[in-house]
Formats: sequence, C-alpha cells, structure tokens
Amino acid sequence: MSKTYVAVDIGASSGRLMLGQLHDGKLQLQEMHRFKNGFVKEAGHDRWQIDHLIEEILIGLEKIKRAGFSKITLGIDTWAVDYVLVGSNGQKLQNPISYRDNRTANSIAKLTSELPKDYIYKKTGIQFLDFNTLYQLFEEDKNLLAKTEKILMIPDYIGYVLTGQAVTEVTNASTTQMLSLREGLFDHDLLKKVNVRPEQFPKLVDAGTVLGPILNKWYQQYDLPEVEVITVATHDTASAVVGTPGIGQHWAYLSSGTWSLLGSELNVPENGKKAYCQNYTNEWGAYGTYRFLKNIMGLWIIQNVQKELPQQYSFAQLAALAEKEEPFQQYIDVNDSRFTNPATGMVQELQDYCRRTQQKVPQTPGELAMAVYSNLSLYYANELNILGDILGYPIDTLNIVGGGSNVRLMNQMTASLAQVDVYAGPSEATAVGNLIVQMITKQDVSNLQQGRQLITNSFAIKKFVPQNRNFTQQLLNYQKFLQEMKA
Ligand SMILES: Nc1ncnc2c1ncn2[C@@H]1O[C@H](COP(=O)(O)OP(=O)(O)O)[C@@H](O)[C@H]1O
Ligand SMILES: C[C@H](O)[C@H](O)[C@@H](O)C(=O)COP(=O)(O)O
Ligand SMILES: [Mg+2]
Repeated sequence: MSKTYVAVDIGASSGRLMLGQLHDGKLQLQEMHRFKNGFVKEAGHDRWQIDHLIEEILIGLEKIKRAGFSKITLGIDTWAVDYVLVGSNGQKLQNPISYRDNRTANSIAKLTSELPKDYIYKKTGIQFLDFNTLYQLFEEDKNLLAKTEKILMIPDYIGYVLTGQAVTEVTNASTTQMLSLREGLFDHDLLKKVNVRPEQFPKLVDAGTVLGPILNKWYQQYDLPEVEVITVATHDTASAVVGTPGIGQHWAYLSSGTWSLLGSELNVPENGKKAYCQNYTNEWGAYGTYRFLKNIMGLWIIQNVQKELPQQYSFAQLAALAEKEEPFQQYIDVNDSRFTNPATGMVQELQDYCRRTQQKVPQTPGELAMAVYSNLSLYYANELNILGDILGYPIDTLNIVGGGSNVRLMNQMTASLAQVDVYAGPSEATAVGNLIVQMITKQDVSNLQQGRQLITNSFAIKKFVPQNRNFTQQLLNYQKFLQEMKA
C-alpha cells in the first residue's frame, strides 16, 4: 500500500491541500481542500490572517481523514520573507505584517546608507526587494522585537503551532537577505543592524528534515489522521522549482503565480557584478542548489484587475477575451513599483500609466487582460536574454509552471518573443515539489532527478514552439521602451 503524502501550499492568493500517492510509477494528485488567502488592514498595517490559515489546514486534514486516509506525512510551503514574532509564552505577539505593507517603502535607502548595497549583495547574493525580511525587521516595533523569544518564518510558524517544534528552514531563510553565502549561517553584522540576537532565530535545517507528529491537543479539537510533519522546501518558490520538470539542456523555469519567478537552478551561487546590476537573486534551493532568479510582478496584476471589474470573470474567461484582442497595443514596465499595491486600484494605475506614456489606454476587460498578458510575456522574454547573458550561455528552453501555465496565450507569446521552446505545466508544481521532498525523505523517490522524471511521467506537459518571427521586433521595441523609462 503506497504511503499518503499531503502538501499544504499557501500562495499569496490561495491555499490548498494536495494529496499525493504513487501508483504504477506515477504520482497521482488529488485536491482535498482549497481556500482564499489575502491580507487585511489591522492595527495600521496590512496583515495576514494566520490563525485562519491554520484553521483551514486543520479543516483540510479532517476532510482527508473523512476520505479514509488515516496516516499521512505533511509538508508546508508558503510565500517568503514574512515572519511571526513569538513571545516567551510561545504565543504570537501580533498578526504577521504582509510584505505588501508600505512600512518598508524607503527602508533599503535608509539601511544601505550605513551598510552599502554591494557589501550586502556580496555577503548574501540576494536581490534588493523593499520587503525583504532584513528591511521589515529594520522597521519592526523595537519594543515587540525586545519581547520576542523566536522569530519564525511563516511556514516554520505553522509547523511550530502544529508540532511544537521550532526550526528555520534554509530555502525560506535565504529570502531574509540575512544568510551569509560563505558561512551558510545568519550573518551577525546584518542581524546586529536590525537589533536581532542570533538565538532569536531557531536552528537552521535543510529541506527534508523530519519535524515530528502533530501535538495531541489538536486531536481534542479536530478529527485528524495520524500526521508526521516533514520540513520541505518551505519557500513556495523553492518547492515550485523542485516541482519543475526541467526539460531542456540549458533550461530555465518560470514559476507563474501571484508572482512570476524567472531563473535557473545553479549548483554554485552567481553574485558577480552583472547579477548585482540586474538585481538577480541567489535564493537557496533544496539539496544544496541555488535559485538564481528575478522577481517579476506576475499575475498579481490580473488578480487585481479581476477583482476591480464591475462584472465577475473567471481567469479562463479573461484569457479567452484577451485572445480576441491585438497584442502589444501598449508597452508597460510590469515591474514598476507603482503596481506593487496601488492605492487607487490596479485598473486605474494601468490606465494612468498608459496616459502618462502617451499610449493607447486599455478599456475593456479583454483589452486590459491582453495588456497584462502581452507585457508580462515581453518582460519574460527580455529577462531570458538577460539571464543567458549573466550565465554566459543562451537559455534554450523555458519550463512554465504554476497557475499561469494555464494561459496558453502567454505561453505562446513568450515562446515566440524569446525564440525558445516553452513547456507548460504542472500548474500545481509547488505542491508537487512539496510532495517530492517528502517522498525523498521517506525514500519512495531516490533524488531530485528521479523526482523530475516522475513529474514528466505523471503530468500533461504542453509544448509551445516559437511561431511569429516579427515578434522579435516587438521585443526590441520593448527593450528600447524600458531603457527610455529608466532614463
Ligand atoms: N485556467 C486559467 N486561465 C487563466 N489563468 C489562470 C487559470 N488558472 C489559474 N490562472 C492564473 O493563475 C493564478 C494563480 O496561480 P497560482 O500558482 O495558484 O498562484 P498562488 O500560488 O500565488 O496562489 C491566478 O491568479 C490566475 O491568474
Ligand atoms: C516575496 C517572494 O518573492 C514571494 O514569496 C514569492 O516567492 C512567492 O510567494 C511566489 O509564490 P506565489 O505562489 O504567491 O506566486
Ligand atoms: Mg504559489
């Protein structure tokens, strides 16, 4: 009887419990529970409703028990950089603040006026994003920080609440921009800069470490299966990379969800001058790899457009409406910080951007969706060229995973703009990667390579080849536009 594995994958827009079992050499995936995620304004900041997320996980585990699965292993992955402050009584001191909160809007400038950017990048190899943990702790309430016994990254906090065991898993710890590449530990200069004592972070552990059983107290409140929690690659993007089929010789991945993370899997970090100037990151991956990638605004933009439209459209409907429109009617730097969390709303921001740059203003849902999808595709194609330039070899294949891999319009435009073959799927790659690390730990899968072979054997991966040759002119126009916008 095959073991039963369950992945808890909580992205910025939604969470899900995905059950996986091995049958006849294939990984069979079953969605057992799905719930919305999002932040709300509370006590002056945008905060995640972490207790609600834990309750949803326990509800999902009850559903799994009711479906007849009495014994499982469980892995938890979530978004990065955010953390929970835990006091001496083991309870959280506040609801965690979201990385989209504006408290860190000027923190990089403030902190790096004393610690130069190139010094931090040489130490950590991590991209400069306003909301990295380093800057959030720099802005954190000093009284709260003084009362903090443990600083727990979001997935580590959830594991701690469920099992009582506190650890800091390295793939997510690397996104703090406080891990030293050379020592493989928290850098004490950077900790000191943000008034954090080394012992406030629990011990660092690798992906695949067994955390332990769920605490008895939860069995008094919920009808749960027997659960052994395994600390997987707890940064959801690290799990997504594990769950990428990795097709191609010089392949790159695009984890396409609320965020788009485009990059390559390296065995040694690349924190040289080109990588620094292009703000690429060396987040730690599972099994000693590095996730050399760039954060791109992603489907966050269309998620907000969808929410703001007067009529209700599914994402599939928006993608179908976009296919009826002409592409490249306007150029948009989708990574412009104005799209991070626009107070006036995303549609307004997109339209103002096009007005200010004297371009056609998208009005209808189809025009808005095409504007988003075509400019994301242009941005991906441009970054693939930059990635190849930094690494010193052209990228020949792009593996697109996550919900965005369902948007065939974007898959095709990206293939034609970048002149590379695109392999799309699995859309639940993050959960699949979470499950694969559990299966390697329990020795049902021997290693990462065999795990990726299992993915290609188990899921329908769609291939998109370059078509429209005049798209290369569009890419050149876009690159010129980006240069002009930066000037
Ligand atoms: N059938 C679909 N058609 C178009 N877009 C889709 C479809 N399914 C998912 N998406 C896109 O994928 C996104 C969700 O991707 P996902 O990887 O689940 O994100 P996250 O993990 O950040 O919650 C949605 O916001 C939507 O834009
Ligand atoms: C801030 C991080 O880059 C962010 O966590 C990103 O890695 C991420 O969460 C991607 O996951 P989604 O599933 O939310 O797109
Ligand atoms: Mg995700």
